[in-house]
Amino acid sequence: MDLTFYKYQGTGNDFVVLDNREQNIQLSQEQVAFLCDRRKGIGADGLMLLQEKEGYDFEMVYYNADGRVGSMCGNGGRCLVAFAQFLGVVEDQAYFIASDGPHKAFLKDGLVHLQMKDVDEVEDLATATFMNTGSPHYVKQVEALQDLDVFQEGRAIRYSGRFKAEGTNVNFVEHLSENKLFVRTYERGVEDETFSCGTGVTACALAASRAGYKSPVHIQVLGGELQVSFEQEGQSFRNVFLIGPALQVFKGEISL
Ligand SMILES: N[C@@H](CCC[C@H](N)C(=O)O)C(=O)O
Repeated sequence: MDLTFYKYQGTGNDFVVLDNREQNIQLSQEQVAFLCDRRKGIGADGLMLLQEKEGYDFEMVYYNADGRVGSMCGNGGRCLVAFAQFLGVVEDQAYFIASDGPHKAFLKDGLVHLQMKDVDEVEDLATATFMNTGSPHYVKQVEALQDLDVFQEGRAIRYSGRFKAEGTNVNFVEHLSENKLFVRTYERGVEDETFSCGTGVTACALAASRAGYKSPVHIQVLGGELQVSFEQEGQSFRNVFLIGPALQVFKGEISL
């Protein structure tokens, strides 16, 4: 089978994107892993299908680079909104369904603003915070983040007792001045550090708000800059938006 694909990236979190509005694409776990393989395939942190869904502009189906169905991907969601605009499925606003429920989004000044799910539960662990922003995120505050071995340290936490079975994404965050964070993330399903993780920086921004950070929080990641805006109601976070660029890199064909 010959497959037409698009490659997108959002602050360096990169994705193979497929138009499945005709429902003619069905991929096995091995095929997704092959397409995401950086040496033998196209290379990406994840793969997404854009599909039709009644009541929504489109449906987002997300796979991690290991070929397994992933939970919500914030950067992926932003890229899929840009892809939907490229296809003419939406103009500058979108309403779509993903694995964690419905999402609103809009495009403005070259940035995609993606509404994330409300967060009602933030768990304090001994030396970290844990929450689900569409995907599970462990957030640990550190210093000298540039020098940290994110792969080794992140992997150790991801495979530790409580998280071993289901896995978790692991974020290391350094609090910088002026409402700014520096975040590096070990991603479950990629099983490596990625250049950016949208649900991860969202978790870091919400965790930082408890230390006095105000909306919008600015976040530096290895692949660029993101913002997270939110409203806090007691222990809950509403109207959470992940804001940043989402770009088409190239289009191609590959045989499966
Ligand atoms: N890169 C993503 C997160 C993708 C989901 C994750 N790896 C998982 O299934 O745990 C993002 O931008 O949010």
